[in-house]
Amino acid sequence: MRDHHSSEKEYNNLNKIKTTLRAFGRHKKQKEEDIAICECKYDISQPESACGETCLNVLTSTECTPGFCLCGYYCKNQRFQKCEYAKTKLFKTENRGWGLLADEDIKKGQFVIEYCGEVISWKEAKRRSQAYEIQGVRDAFIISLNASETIDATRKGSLARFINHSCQPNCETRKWNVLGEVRVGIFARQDIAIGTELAYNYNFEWYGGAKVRCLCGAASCSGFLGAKSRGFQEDTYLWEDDDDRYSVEKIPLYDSAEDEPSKLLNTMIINSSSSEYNVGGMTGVKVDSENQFLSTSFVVQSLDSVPMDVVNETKAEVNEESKLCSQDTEEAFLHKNGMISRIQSSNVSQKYQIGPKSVPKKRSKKYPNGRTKNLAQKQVDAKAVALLLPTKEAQEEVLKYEEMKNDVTSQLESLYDEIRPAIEEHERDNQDSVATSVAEKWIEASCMKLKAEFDLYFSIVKNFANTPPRAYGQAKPFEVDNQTEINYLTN
Ligand SMILES: C[S@@+](CC[C@H](N)C(=O)[O-])C[C@H]1O[C@@H](n2cnc3c(N)ncnc32)[C@H](O)[C@@H]1O
Repeated sequence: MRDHHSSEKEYNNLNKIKTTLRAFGRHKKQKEEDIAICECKYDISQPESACGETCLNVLTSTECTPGFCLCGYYCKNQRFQKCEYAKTKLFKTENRGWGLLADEDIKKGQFVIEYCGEVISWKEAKRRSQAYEIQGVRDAFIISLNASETIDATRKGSLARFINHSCQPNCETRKWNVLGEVRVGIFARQDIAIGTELAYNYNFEWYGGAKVRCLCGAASCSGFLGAKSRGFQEDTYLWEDDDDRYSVEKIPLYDSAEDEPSKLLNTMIINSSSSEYNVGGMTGVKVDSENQFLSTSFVVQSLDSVPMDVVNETKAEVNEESKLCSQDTEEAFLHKNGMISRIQSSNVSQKYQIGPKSVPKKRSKKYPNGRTKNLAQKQVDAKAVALLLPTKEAQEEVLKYEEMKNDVTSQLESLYDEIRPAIEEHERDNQDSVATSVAEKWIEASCMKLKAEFDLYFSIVKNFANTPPRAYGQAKPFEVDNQTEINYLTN
């Protein structure tokens, strides 16, 4: 098991702070016109009148600004500013290092503690988490603040950084607007009795670096810490030692709440030795039990866990499908999952198979005859198709549209990388919605991609429709006898 002395030392060296620091750039000075003023008035005979549950600011998760709230001293809506934390105590867990427990009974909804640390950009978070890895700091304490910023509590933080993860937590993070800035607090999801360990779900929050096996023990345990977080998806390095939490077995990589690990385990996988279908040098393609060709996300699964008859059967099915699969599908797999090659290159993962994960259920449609129609898009290999066309012009036209389609597809992918923080922010916090400008950009790029696909398929269909059946495949590429050439390119 892991040695926790480093944590102890870290705690003693920890620069304990009582607020969130902006590491780069100053705290914003709130403009007077931006200050939200509630309508509460303190009535001495009714203590609840001072900014309680019905306070307009409380309802919008905004703290009152001192000097502007009519309740003055009695205002109860300045919990972050006044550090009104619940009593908590640091303790050593059996197998998860330090933890924090309730040192008094805590009520459902109660503010427990602020997650304090240095506010840094995502880019800086990535840089730091790599630096921490090099320095051997395993438990980076970086969580998401918003689309562009994170909070790093590794060197400077509050006790909140010692709260462990649970897939069935008694606390949760909530964002509050405090004097014009977003701050993160840990709040009780339920009544918590004194002596109970506090835990929240790291899923969308954590930018911890290494993949850590979860030991929360919940029935619904997702297997790894922060499995749905940005950090988990961007970084795939694995600690290699004898600590259970850092070993690599059946690491599910998924990016949506729909794709629960339990569903992934129902999928099948082909043998890595298949030479007929090799995605960009990666071995194996996963198909689901309905023989559908799959989307572009991946799971890593131990071959040991797959019965051999399933492996062989699936392999045959994939061979058929592979004929329809074009190189751009492979590229898409690689592009979206560059991380996979990093896992694969690590010697600990040599025995794992890598393939796209199952299509979410909503992509399949059941027909009255009980058959399932695969709504996942199949990729046409335009280059192979072009070779079947008898004229150079027809071939060139198809290839031109193919190129245009590839261009807009990669534009859409880069746009996705750009706006992903905003999308994740939306997923993470139901109160937010993705900005209209982000949605518009996305819709425009998606429409361009659909149009490019339509143009390509239209060009293929048109050229085939205009080709007499016996001419298919007769001509070699770009070797058409001009004398006998039929003009297939009618518009
Ligand atoms: C934010 S820290 C929490 C405090 C930590 N336990 C410590 O001793 O410093 C996150 C780290 O705690 C450990 N941890 C937290 N929750 C865990 C869980 N459910 N299962 C296994 N390890 C956990 C992991 O090592 C993780 O990197």
